[in-house]
Amino acid sequence: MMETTENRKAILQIQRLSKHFEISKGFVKKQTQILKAVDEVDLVVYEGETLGIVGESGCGKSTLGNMIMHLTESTSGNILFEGADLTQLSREELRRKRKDIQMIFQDPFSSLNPRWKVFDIIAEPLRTHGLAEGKSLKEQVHTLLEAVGLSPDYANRFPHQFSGGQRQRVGIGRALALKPKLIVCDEPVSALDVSIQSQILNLLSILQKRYGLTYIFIAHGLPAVAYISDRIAVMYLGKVVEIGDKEDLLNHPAHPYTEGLLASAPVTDPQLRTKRKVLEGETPNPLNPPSGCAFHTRCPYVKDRCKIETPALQLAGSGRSVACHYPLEAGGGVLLHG
Ligand SMILES: Nc1ncnc2c1ncn2[C@@H]1O[C@H](COP(=O)(O)OP(=O)(O)OP(=O)(O)O)[C@@H](O)[C@H]1O
Repeated sequence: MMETTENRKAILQIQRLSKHFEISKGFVKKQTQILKAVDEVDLVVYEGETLGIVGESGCGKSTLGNMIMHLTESTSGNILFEGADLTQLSREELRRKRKDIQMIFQDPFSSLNPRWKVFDIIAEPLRTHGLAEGKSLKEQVHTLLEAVGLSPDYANRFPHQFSGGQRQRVGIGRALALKPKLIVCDEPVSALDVSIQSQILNLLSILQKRYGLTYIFIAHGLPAVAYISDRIAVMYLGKVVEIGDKEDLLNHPAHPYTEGLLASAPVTDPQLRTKRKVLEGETPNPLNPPSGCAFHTRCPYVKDRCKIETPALQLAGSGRSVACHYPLEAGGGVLLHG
């Protein structure tokens, strides 16, 4: 694993990663347009941490997660997991590495056979990799059910017999089966009631400590991300616009988009929140993104330069990077530069 300047071990390094979808338009005269779902994203994930990824629907969060999982092929860029570039590995090498990276979905069973019992759902990864059978398989499934707070008796039930929270526990048990190092959690609590959400978030925290897991936690809402993350990356139209340590970023957003997300999310001091400028307008069409800074059409602090020049993600203090020509000062709402 790579040592970083901050002396934390990077488990995953995403370098200039892009996914461009070709969209066909028109019946008579076919035209192809390019949709930049993820556009030259750089990210580092450190061992043992939870990196939250937040942004409105369509900003590219799931596409990023799917590329890390190799469910979606990247257009360009690199994904280094423990130093090995996942985009360059052979099928067999990838299969072996893939064991170490698992995913938890919003609906854990959408891609599975509804006639499978919970036992088969959790056992399947172990069977596929030839890691257990017979008594040992049964024991491992029971241990996994207990780890996620479910009785081993539930192994013989079907997913439809469970509540949303219990189903997600089964999904987590399945993701843990291969003893992964990194889990990509894609909106794992978005479909659940708030009280159930906190139970699942607590479970994820307990499991992280017990098994030394690293999480990438993707959500469109800030509260869950704010609860579980150590660091947060904010995405807008396929790009990371701000990244930083959780407390620092939530209390002192530097990007006007982060400020806008925070203005409508009950995650920080209410007094601080009222001073923040709320998000106005809709996300632009990703097929025709605004020139310069893609956020400029909604930015309350927009200046001429923002309409022309695309800001790069640059270091803006300890552990903080921001892609804005005029980052906000601590507390939000005040421009650092005139
Ligand atoms: N297979 C695909 N073909 C074409 N466009 C796609 C495809 N998958 C995603 N997109 C587009 O890429 C952009 C990013 O989508 P993505 O699902 O990654 O966003 P997201 O932030 O996860 O949103 P949500 O929270 O709604 O899932 C969107 O504009 C989406 O319409």
